[in-house]
Amino acid sequence: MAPVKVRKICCIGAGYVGGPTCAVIALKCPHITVTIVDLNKARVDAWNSPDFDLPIYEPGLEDVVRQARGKNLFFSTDVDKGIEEADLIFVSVNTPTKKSGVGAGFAADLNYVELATRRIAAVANSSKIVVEKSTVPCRTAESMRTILEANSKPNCRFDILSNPEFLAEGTAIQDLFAPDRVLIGSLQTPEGKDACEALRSVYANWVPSERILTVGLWSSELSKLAANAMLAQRISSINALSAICEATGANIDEVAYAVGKDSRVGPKFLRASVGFGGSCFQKDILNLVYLSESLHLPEVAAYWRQVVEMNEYQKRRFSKRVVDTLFNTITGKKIAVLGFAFKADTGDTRESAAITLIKNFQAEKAFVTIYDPQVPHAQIWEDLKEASPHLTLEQIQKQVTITSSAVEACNKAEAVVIATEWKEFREIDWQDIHSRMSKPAFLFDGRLLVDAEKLRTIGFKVTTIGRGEVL
Ligand SMILES: NC(=O)C1=CN([C@@H]2O[C@H](COP(=O)(O)OP(=O)(O)OC[C@H]3O[C@@H](n4cnc5c(N)ncnc54)[C@H](O)[C@@H]3O)[C@@H](O)[C@H]2O)C=CC1
Ligand SMILES: O=C(O)[C@H]1O[C@H](OP(=O)(O)OP(=O)(O)OC[C@H]2O[C@@H](n3ccc(=O)[nH]c3=O)[C@H](O)[C@@H]2O)[C@H](O)[C@@H](O)[C@@H]1O
Repeated sequence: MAPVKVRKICCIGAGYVGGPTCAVIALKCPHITVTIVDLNKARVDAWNSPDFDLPIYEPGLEDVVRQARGKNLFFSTDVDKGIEEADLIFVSVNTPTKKSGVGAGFAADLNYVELATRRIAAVANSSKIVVEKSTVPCRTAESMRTILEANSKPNCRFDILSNPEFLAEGTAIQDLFAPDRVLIGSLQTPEGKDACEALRSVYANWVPSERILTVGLWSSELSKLAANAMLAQRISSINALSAICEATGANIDEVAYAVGKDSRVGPKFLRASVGFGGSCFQKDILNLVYLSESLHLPEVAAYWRQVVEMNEYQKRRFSKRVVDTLFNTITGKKIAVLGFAFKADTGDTRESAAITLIKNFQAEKAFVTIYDPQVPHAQIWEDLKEASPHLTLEQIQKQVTITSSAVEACNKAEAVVIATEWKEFREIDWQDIHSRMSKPAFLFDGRLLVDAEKLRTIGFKVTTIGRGEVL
């Protein structure tokens, strides 16, 4: 049997991955019709909004959607129709950490993947290639195949592929246009290899062939967890070193530069910070920890768990440094937090370090003002409410204010804390901010963003992650 020629793609899940990924496929493959379906009507409506008020903020995304939407790119809540018409289906639903039951706090919640898979089995009247796009534990494809085969109609065959996504938020479009690699995992059977070739030929429309890697199913699934775990491990390593720098007078920027110059290490992903956030690093490492424990590999589990523990330590350590520097108390003091997103160029706040910092400042009874250029105010309130379930929104709002500009947030503040590396914070008129703040005016740079020396000449007392006072 020759590989299927893909003409219609359905993507289940119109989120941060499904939306951008399949919008780019539509743009790069005008001969393929791409329908992205989701149960969340508000999200689908936003993707379809006449003025392109899309549900996620991602540089370059609007341009891609403008070019393809209505031509060969469609967004719909009609999941069944999308499944029925497609010859290849991406499953790009959320796989959060389980909140209860076996493996709570560690294992991936595969309920959404299972429900989507069951829907495919129930609706499909013809053979489909089903592609795991979501990040899943090793061997999830086997469970999907069991569900599909047990429920399929006669003459329907399902081939399962793993095609994990490596895009990073904020650079999603450039990552999708020019990926370091596209990874496709398949069973090494003739049918599995044919399915793999069908998907490979979709990417081959714009990705050079040497960047499309084809491997076994289980290797593909594990490679995704491994990639995120190793990236997060680099950040925890540099953050662990930042604590040593602060205690010794070494400078973490200089250390990272010197270490990264070794071509075996490389310069990327060595930026010390208040801690990594985002929806995936912590979730995927905990998933790896759970997998290791399930495989009776406790030492392996402990090794990866430490990456997450170091991240928690970094956030605690930074919060404490703020309190210590402000004469051991921030009770009743006004702290301006600049940035709420988990990184710059995204409106996503999932697992953002800012949430933990603000919670810690609230516990110390400080007054907190927050400014972020992209995150909607309602999202900030929702996150703060979730972080402190014992408090009502009214109680939180007695201590926390959200502002519409950095200047407003810093007005009469005792201290400014930079929690996200938004470019606009580097370009702020710091002289003006200084003149509006209580004195001495403290600034805590959790992102190595600003020119500390310059700010000191203005009069700020600057504390930077990974830099001690010792000269
Ligand atoms: N956010 C990121 O940057 C990256 C995420 N990933 C992985 O991709 C997967 C998706 O992540 P996100 O897009 O961030 O999640 P998301 O939460 O933004 O989007 C998932 C969407 O799936 C929809 N959905 C869930 N069950 C459904 C069903 N049965 N039928 C139709 N729609 C359904 C939800 O309504 C939601 O809109 C996760 O496994 C994640 O680990 C991988 C790489 C990057
Ligand atoms: O599976 C996923 O969800 C994705 O997770 C990360 O992407 P993302 O979380 O969007 O963003 P990153 O740029 O990796 O940043 C993650 C966190 O680490 C922090 N970070 C990053 C780099 C660094 O040097 N230092 C540092 O503190 C960022 O500020 C951010 O809070 C990976 O980079 C992607 O390859 C992967 O596809």
